[in-house]
Amino acid sequence: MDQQPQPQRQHKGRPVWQPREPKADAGIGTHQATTANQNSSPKNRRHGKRAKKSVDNPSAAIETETSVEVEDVSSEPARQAEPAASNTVHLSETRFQDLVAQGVICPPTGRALKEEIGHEFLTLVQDRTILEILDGNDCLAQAKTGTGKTLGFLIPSIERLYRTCFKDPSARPVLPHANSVSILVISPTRELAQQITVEAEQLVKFLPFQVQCVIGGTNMTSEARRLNSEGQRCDILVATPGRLLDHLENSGTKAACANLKVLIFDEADRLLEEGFKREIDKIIAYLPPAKLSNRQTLLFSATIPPSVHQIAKTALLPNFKFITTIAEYESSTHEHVPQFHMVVDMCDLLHVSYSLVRKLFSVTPKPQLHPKIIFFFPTARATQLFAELLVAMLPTFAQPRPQIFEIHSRKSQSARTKATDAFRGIDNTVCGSILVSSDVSARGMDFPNVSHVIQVGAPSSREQYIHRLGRTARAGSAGVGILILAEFERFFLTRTLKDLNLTEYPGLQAFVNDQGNAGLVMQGLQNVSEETKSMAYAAWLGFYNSLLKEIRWRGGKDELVTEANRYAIGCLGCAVVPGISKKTVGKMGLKGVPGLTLVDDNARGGQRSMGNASSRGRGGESQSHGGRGGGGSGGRGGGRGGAGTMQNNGFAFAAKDDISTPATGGPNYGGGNYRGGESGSSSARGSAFSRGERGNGRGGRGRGGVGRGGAGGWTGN
Ligand SMILES: Nc1ncnc2c1ncn2[C@@H]1O[C@H](COP(=O)(O)OP(=O)(O)OP(=O)(O)O)[C@@H](O)[C@H]1O
Repeated sequence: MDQQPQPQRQHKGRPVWQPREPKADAGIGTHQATTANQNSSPKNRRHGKRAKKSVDNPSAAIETETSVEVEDVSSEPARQAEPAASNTVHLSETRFQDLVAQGVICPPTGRALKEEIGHEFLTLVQDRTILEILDGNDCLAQAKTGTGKTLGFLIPSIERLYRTCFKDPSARPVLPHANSVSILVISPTRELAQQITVEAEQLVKFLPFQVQCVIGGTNMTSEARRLNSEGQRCDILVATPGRLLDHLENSGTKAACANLKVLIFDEADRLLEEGFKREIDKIIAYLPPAKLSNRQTLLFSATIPPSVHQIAKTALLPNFKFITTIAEYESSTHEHVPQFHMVVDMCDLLHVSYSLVRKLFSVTPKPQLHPKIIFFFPTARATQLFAELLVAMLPTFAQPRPQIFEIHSRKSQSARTKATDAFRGIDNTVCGSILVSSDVSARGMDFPNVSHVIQVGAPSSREQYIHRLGRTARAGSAGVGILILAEFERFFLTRTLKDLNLTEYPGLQAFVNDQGNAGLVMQGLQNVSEETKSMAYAAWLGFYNSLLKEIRWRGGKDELVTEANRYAIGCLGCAVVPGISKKTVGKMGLKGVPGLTLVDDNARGGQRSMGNASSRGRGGESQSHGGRGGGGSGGRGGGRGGAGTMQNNGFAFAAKDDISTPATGGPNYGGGNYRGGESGSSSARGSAFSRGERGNGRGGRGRGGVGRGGAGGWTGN
């Protein structure tokens, strides 16, 4: 077993990044372009549909004069907060075409790399993994975000398949049966699965192999038909865990995987965490045993905490290779990415966030690249609220106004896919853009030219902070990270991220003191529905309830509720503290805590009592108003779909973390494992793995019990 990280190779031929000279005239909104990751690259041409023309809800705009110039709140010091220069430090000196010439990569893949993908040099991680995987070894591979791990596992896996099919170059290839899956890639999120699928399709463009993708939130029956169709091959299957399990159990995919050659876990640490583990264990049980079948297993991630090293020992064959391009003394973040923090009173969070964005957009971009920003929020409802607020405040932005996109688990899959494609396709030379997202976009998503990642509220873990930050500065490009915390979340900075050396954002106090913007935000909040606010309030309670230990409030749950109420009134501008259902309160363990406004459980999902009726009976499919509730099947137990009544036991508890999360059942606050609520299968078979949120309303029989996903409609990610 070779688990010793080998030292990072010195690359001689490539230009090496040098610290940036300070630029006197660049503003904080400037984003330095990189040739490695421009919209015009072959890859991005394929990925990118054109940008969405209009915002989600333009009619919600507040009445205020247009193009208000933002005050220069941060002035000179803020200039330090610009993106640093791009670099090529992640590249090796090996060219893809050298590997083709040496016979390491087959000519059709070489052609795809040249004509479809367009990269010249391998990245360091690719340089290491391709040969190791071709040798047939199981691998645990770690490299920083945005350094090309996807090709690092796809190229050698496809090459291995090629070699088995094209043993004799003069004879016809011997292909597996059309429905046989040779390479299985598991991804924790739907969007990432779709993205990997596109990259795999590009790679096999000149090979007789085909790629299929199965993810939650789409039609299970048509997927099953596609998987079993004689007319469509399935050499490479990319899947999210929940949907994959459904297919293994119900669509004949188990037989299709009988000759599986390579099993890949992308974002392996996430997939092997408690929240997914049961599902992953079941999936593995359906696959042929690695030892007997010669199946190779590959684990990839930018973050591999010690617990995953332990699990890797059981998941991989004993002689597995641990490959890392991160030296022991290095952090997992990119050194060329400035990271800042802003710690403010909770009531200032929204206006500081808004002021920051306006500041970033007020600077004339040089070169002509407008900001492309991703905002991360801890819960789906907080994400929704901020997106609605930004849309309402669009008239306060100068022309060309940014386009706003919103992605989280409470959106339908088609809306999510549309927003993902549109944000990916935004051309920074034309206008700016802001994606407001929950953790569904935290890992793996490759949006070109993201200039700033702004995280509001404590991320669920150090790893999650790193992955979110990794949405900027990809493939050597430039970027900036900003973490905005409420005072009580300071622990995240001082304890969890202690070694990462974030510095205070220049001119922070000016942002805090900007009463003009604070007033504008309060005005904007009047255009955000009470229902959205009340769901954000409940989600806030749920989220911080799960962080009680870390926050160490002296007043415990009493203080939690006091702060939640301050959030509702002082931050969200609610006139009164929103109501919350007794059942929800019970499940959060907050029964009897003073300060809560209890409402009847039958009042349509507690605090969602003002929700519209459209979500009823749809198995929790409603998109934004009324929550997805109405009795989504409720995680495990509860069947799926359901009749749309609140009697359903499947109360959507945790679900912070969009993701295709296994339904581990039971309320989950306080346990730290605060995820779930996504995928859900659309079949009505009532499997123990159905998650509630996206049941299709067919009312499959469930097993009772309390799960997550489904009815709650107020948390989720
Ligand atoms: N050899 C290469 N040369 C230049 N760019 C590359 C190369 N390989 C990959 N890229 C580009 O780098 C970007 C990031 O790649 P990828 O998404 O695979 O990164 P990752 O390491 O998997 O990131 P994450 O940890 O966030 O999942 C993509 O735009 C990809 O096209």
